[in-house]
Amino acid sequence: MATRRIMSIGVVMQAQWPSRVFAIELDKSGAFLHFALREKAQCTATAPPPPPPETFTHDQRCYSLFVCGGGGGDHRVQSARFHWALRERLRSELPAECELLPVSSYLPRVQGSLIKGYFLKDASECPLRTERVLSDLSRSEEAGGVVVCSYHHQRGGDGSQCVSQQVMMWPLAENQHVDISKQTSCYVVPSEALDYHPSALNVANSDVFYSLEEATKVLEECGDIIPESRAVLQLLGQRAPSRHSPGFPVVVIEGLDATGKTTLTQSLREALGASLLRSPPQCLSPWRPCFDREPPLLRRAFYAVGNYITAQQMGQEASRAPVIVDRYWHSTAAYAIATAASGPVSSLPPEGSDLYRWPSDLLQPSLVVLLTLDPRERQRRLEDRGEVQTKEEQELDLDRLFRLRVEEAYGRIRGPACVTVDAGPSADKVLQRVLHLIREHCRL
Ligand SMILES: Nc1ncnc2c1ncn2[C@@H]1O[C@H](COP(=O)(O)OP(=O)(O)O)[C@@H](O)[C@H]1O
Ligand SMILES: Nc1ccn([C@@H]2O[C@H](COP(=O)(O)OP(=O)(O)O)[C@@H](O)[C@H]2O)c(=O)n1
Repeated sequence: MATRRIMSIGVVMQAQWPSRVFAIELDKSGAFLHFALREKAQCTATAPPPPPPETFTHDQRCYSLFVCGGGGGDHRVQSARFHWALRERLRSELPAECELLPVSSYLPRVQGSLIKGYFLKDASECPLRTERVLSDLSRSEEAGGVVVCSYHHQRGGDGSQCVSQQVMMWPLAENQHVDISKQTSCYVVPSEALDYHPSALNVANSDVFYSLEEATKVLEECGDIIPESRAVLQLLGQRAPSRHSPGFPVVVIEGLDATGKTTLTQSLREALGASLLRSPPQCLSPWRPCFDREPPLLRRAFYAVGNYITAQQMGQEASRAPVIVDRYWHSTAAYAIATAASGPVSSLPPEGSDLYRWPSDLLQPSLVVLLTLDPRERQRRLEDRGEVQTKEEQELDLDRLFRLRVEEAYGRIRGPACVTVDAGPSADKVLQRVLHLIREHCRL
């Protein structure tokens, strides 16, 4: 029964193939190849086969792999972990000449329709080795199995070229009668791109959670696989999340690593006689490394729940004194959205998107300050802390794009929005500027 339910996601994907768009992420700087499938049966004998998208034009053998349970549903935790682990498994088992690229399949403008997979270009001498790895994978029953398709070049008598997709392996559950024969071979045709990264279609409740209920659901679902998640839920306890407007102001300090959050929050605590909190809260520290190793679905749910625990602490502390908080929901949402996308800032969900909204059940602070810093100064501060590894130029560039996406996402979050402060001046000047903002925005 459970297997059938998982399978239905894969079957839905197949049934929708002609309407789905496939987006191969060619590199991390945001270059995509979009294609769609056209059923061969629908192409008349007179029409020439469609010209193939560029990436298929060379001699390499190409394959796509999709985990069957790759949508939402009851088994999303297993399929997210299987998909996550698959990358390492493929990297270690496939010949070194195989290039592995992320591929997404989605229905344009349909929220939650995205299914993630891998696209494989095999330039090795021995195709059989690759096919053996794929065949072993398709027998794996974890998360409902893996659908594997291969892509073939054809040259017509008139010199025209086309590419067709063929289903190599489609794991079917017992008692399922799905006729895949009609759709085993389709033409690959270029397709229009989305205006933003396709990950935006699945951000809600996979990368960003907009209520405590949605975040705890994920941790409840992984209780058997990751016992640590039970401990996290216990800490959350039975208390309802704090939503009341607290007596004293609650001020959140946000910013990229090494922008000076720790320095500023400690000075603010002293200057205001405030309580200092952080998200994730100290009590979650023992489990943070465990969730940092997990796929985004679980990792983000952990940080989301952390915010609600911090909110409970805020509610209590703010009845006694002002509260300063090192990171909160802005960090959770901005990093999650910026990591789900790749490439330039334009690949983020558009400004004004519902994805930037504040969860309605999460305590809102009185003020959120975003520390920004010139990238070279930030680099210098990281170096002073001994944290900069020697990075290749390309990695530095990707790092720059990521930083830009995080900062832009920070700025797009609404309810409350953040007030930007340049953290370049001396620590004391930054402190004075923020104290001034607090007096301006909050009752003290
Ligand atoms: N305004 C400032 N000017 C110069 N150096 C600073 C300033 N604020 C913080 N630093 C230094 O920069 C480094 C990073 O600061 P830190 O407060 O640890 O950042 P974060 O908590 O945001 O990672 C530390 O070595 C700190 O002493
Ligand atoms: N409230 C928070 C805080 C951190 N995070 C995550 O934690 C990471 C930042 O952690 P970090 O180790 O750089 O932060 P610090 O603890 O050094 O301030 C980001 O990747 C965020 O995804 C979060 O999601 N929500």
